[in-house]
Amino acid sequence: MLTIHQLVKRRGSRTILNGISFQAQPGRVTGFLGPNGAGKSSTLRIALGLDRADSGKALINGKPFTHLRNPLATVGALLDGSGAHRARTGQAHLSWIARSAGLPRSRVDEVLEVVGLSDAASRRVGSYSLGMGRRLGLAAALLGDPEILILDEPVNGLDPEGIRWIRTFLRERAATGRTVLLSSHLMGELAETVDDVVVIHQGQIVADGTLAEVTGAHSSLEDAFFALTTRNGRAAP
Ligand SMILES: Nc1ncnc2c1ncn2[C@@H]1O[C@H](COP(=O)(O)OP(=O)(O)OP(=O)(O)O)[C@@H](O)[C@H]1O
Repeated sequence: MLTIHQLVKRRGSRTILNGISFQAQPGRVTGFLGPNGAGKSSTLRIALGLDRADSGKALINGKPFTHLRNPLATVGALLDGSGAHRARTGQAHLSWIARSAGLPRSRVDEVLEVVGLSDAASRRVGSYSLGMGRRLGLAAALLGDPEILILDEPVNGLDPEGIRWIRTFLRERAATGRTVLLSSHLMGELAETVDDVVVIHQGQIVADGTLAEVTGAHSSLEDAFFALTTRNGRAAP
């Protein structure tokens, strides 16, 4: 379980996270939804120990990320890009991570297979398409077979087949009792994939509930999202 409690983050005089709280539960896919600049990546970076909050807590199974005994087996993350050096092959990139985390070499071939990159494993990352880069990033996140997956905009750069694949993959992950949190600004995709929805806008949580609860009386999650994040039909400043 991922718990965000009263998180506050300031940058200079701006408060970019204004006391936000929510949870991502085991066995469920939680969508973290918000327009550009709402604070999604900032929240995820704090949860993963890559940035510090000014106050509040981000807990993974009750502990801050930096206190986890076995981080790769507890939480896997996909942030911007694949994080791989362009001159390395996909396989070499994953082998390096596996080795430094003390994971068996066999996991590399397993995760390459899971994300559909086995045939491209010995190609240099620089020759990968955007979607292949996302798949490689996901493969790295899966190396430790983590209980919790945190994915920042995972469908960016994926073609329709890739989007369908990741949707099925994340649903299967949740069905085995794992926790999945994914951020997105693509409402249509999110509605097809998630059980729960958290909407962030200008550093504040403006909705939090099941997909049905957040959609409410609106005809779609997209309509609900625009109603929550705009005023008088115009984007809120
Ligand atoms: N390193 C930084 N220095 C200064 N301001 C930052 C920094 N990182 C983020 N911000 C600001 O914090 C706010 C939240 O940004 P964040 O990247 O968390 O939003 P987001 O919801 O992930 O947006 P997007 O969908 O565009 O990725 C934005 O106003 C952004 O400009």
